[in-house]
Amino acid sequence: MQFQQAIYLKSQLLFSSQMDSNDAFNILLNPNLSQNLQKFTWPKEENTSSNQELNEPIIDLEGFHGGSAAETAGTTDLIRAACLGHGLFQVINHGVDLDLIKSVNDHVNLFFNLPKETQMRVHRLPGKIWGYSFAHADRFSLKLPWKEIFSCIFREDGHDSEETLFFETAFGQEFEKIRLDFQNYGHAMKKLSLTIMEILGMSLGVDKQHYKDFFEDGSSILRFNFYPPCQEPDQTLGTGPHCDPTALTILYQDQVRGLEVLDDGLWKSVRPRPDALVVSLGDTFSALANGVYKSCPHRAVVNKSMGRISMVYFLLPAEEKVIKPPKNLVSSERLRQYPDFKWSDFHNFTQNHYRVDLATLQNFSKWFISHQPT
Ligand SMILES: C=C1C[C@]23C[C@H]1CC[C@H]2[C@]1(C)CCC[C@@](C)(C(=O)O)[C@H]1[C@@H]3C(=O)O
Ligand SMILES: O=C(O)CCC(=O)C(=O)O
Ligand SMILES: [Fe+2]
Repeated sequence: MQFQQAIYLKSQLLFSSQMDSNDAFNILLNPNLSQNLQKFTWPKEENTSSNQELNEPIIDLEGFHGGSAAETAGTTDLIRAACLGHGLFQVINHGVDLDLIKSVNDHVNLFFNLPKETQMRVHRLPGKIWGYSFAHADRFSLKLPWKEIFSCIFREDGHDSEETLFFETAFGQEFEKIRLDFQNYGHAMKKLSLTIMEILGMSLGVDKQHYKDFFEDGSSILRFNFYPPCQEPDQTLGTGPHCDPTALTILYQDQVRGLEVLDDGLWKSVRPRPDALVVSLGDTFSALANGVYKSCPHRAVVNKSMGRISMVYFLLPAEEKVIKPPKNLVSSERLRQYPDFKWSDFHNFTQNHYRVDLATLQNFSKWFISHQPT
């Protein structure tokens, strides 16, 4: 079956099945569209688009690896300019095998078209990062995102038993090839993220190794988003406005537009490029850069006719690492902007006390400082 056709059939299913329980996953299956949409409705000021395209730099990493000092300086200057602004750029010749990306994208298409019972074998459990979930309907009651999500986490800091077990038992023999491709993709992304950490360090005038070393034992989240077509795309959002709480995000979007960035007060679309990966800064990196670079404010819109897939890699620090900027980014002119904290403090805040939005790091900092023992 053609992918678009499968998506179309699935979206029909979302609106036609009977709802017979309060199961969070049935919310999207509710045939009563107006009642259904109330839960998915976002305020106008949060979902208006500008119809403009973002003018982000496209960075050729071949120049960085093999290039001269002048070429390297050109790359870091372009990245610095983007990171002082909206915090997003695209990379080409990034070293991640394009066939592997395609293969993972195919698996993801297949996964989101599996029968519900199969998907539910890997259902995300409360409080966990990994697994399959639907519109976050088990966590929030309003402003639900119009999406299905499947996430996996890879740890390299020794806290791995539960996740590894999930990954191995959930996929079993049946999906062995998928498991291996996801794993290889996660490794390739981690490698790329460490290269980007080197460039970010250089662009901030910090030792080239500084951030790379910091994240060497860091963990990775692979998150696959599927946005079904929506009958009322202007009322809802696929992913609401937010800055990623994590450090660095590397996103592959299929050829359907949807990712938008807040730039000069306008939501601008990021043009999909088949050969490129989209890189954006998250709150944890902003804290590590003492706020010199801000995290990228973004969201995803949906549309009436096309399903959309995005494959998102998030880099995060190892659980016990203290997040603080290097000395040369702190001075009497630029005092510390955020307290020392650990990823687990920040992550728990987003999951237990708060909903990720455009001011999460500021709100977390205030909350964290006021909850420290005196
Ligand atoms: C640690 C995480 C929390 C979220 C998933 C990862 C990294 C980004 C976060 C998220 C994607 C930002 C947008 C809102 C969110 C609720 C979502 O739409 O999925 C966020 C994730 C989450 O809290 O589960
Ligand atoms: O789907 C997209 O383009 C954006 C997804 C996103 O922002 C996220 O998963 O954090
Ligand atoms: Fe995001």
